[in-house]
Amino acid sequence: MSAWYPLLLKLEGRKCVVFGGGPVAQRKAEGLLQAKADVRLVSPGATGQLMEWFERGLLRWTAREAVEEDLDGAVLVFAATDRGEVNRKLAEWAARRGIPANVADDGENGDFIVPAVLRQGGLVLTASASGAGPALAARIIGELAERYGQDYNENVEALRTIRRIVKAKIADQAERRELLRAAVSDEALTEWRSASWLHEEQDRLILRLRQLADERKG
Ligand SMILES: C[C@@]1(CC(=O)O)C2=NC(=C\c3[nH]c(c(CCC(=O)O)c3CC(=O)O)Cc3[nH]c(c(CC(=O)O)c3CCC(=O)O)/C=C3\N/C(=C\2)[C@@H](CCC(=O)O)[C@]3(C)CC(=O)O)/[C@H]1CCC(=O)O
Ligand SMILES: NC(=O)c1ccc[n+]([C@@H]2O[C@H](COP(=O)([O-])OP(=O)(O)OC[C@H]3O[C@@H](n4cnc5c(N)ncnc54)[C@H](O)[C@@H]3O)[C@@H](O)[C@H]2O)c1
Repeated sequence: MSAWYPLLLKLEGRKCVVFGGGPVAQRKAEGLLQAKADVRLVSPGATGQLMEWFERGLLRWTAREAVEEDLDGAVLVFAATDRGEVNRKLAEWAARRGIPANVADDGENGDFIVPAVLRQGGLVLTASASGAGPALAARIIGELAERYGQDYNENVEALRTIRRIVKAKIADQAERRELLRAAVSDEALTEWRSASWLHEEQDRLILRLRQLADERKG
């Protein structure tokens, strides 16, 4: 089993090519669209959903079988056809060009795998069983979706503001860390949701964070 390294990629506007037009390719394309990538689909056939995204101009679709030139300028390649030999060939072409490839029917033979994902605004939770159990990864994300609901959209935005203020106002690293940790307790998160004063009253915020930090030590 490979020792996979998790990371979040910035793909906005960058060319990502998905080969295949079935449900697996659709899932990969959907994740890429959420990341605002420049999505290119290459496949003779496509699901109704992929066709709809194409018709709405959300992705480009080349309706034929894969050729090597399809990889020109790509930063990521997804080999999601139902033909093992085609997926293998795509991975070879990608390797030759130094482009990381994902191989849908043989994860271990690709450069990266795609985890199950829950997006709640800026909160991005992912789960992976390193290819051993995609269904387990999906189940865990389903459980996390119940725990981390819509509220967390607002939390993440409030935290962005709080972090900016704390970074600007508190020079001492250790104190910063203490305040920013205090800012993410359940009690604090609940409080920020109704704290419309956050932006304007920076001193009040720092004071409140100190209180919360002291309570934690308490
Ligand atoms: C997480 C998710 C993300 C996504 O695809 O976006 C994802 N698979 C999902 C679902 C899923 N896939 C499969 C089932 C049926 C049950 C089962 O077989 O277990 C289900 C469950 C279902 O459909 O509910 C079958 C399957 N999957 C792979 C193979 C081939 C192989 O084993 O190599 C086969 C057998 C095909 C065959 O039968 O031949 C391979 C991969 N699938 C991965 C990701 C990567 C590893 C992820 C990890 O473990 O971290 C990896 C290695 C490559 C990749 O695709 O990146 C998405 C859930 C999204 C969600 O719903 O939230
Ligand atoms: N990674 C995963 O999450 C996962 C999950 C289930 C299955 N799989 C594997 O992924 C494969 C794809 O699954 P699916 O359900 O989307 O399959 P599918 O049969 O629904 O779709 C395959 C697509 O590949 C296209 N295609 C065929 N030859 C092509 C070529 N030469 N160039 C470009 N496109 C080509 C077809 O037009 C079709 O749209 C399956 O065969 C299975 O092995 C992977």
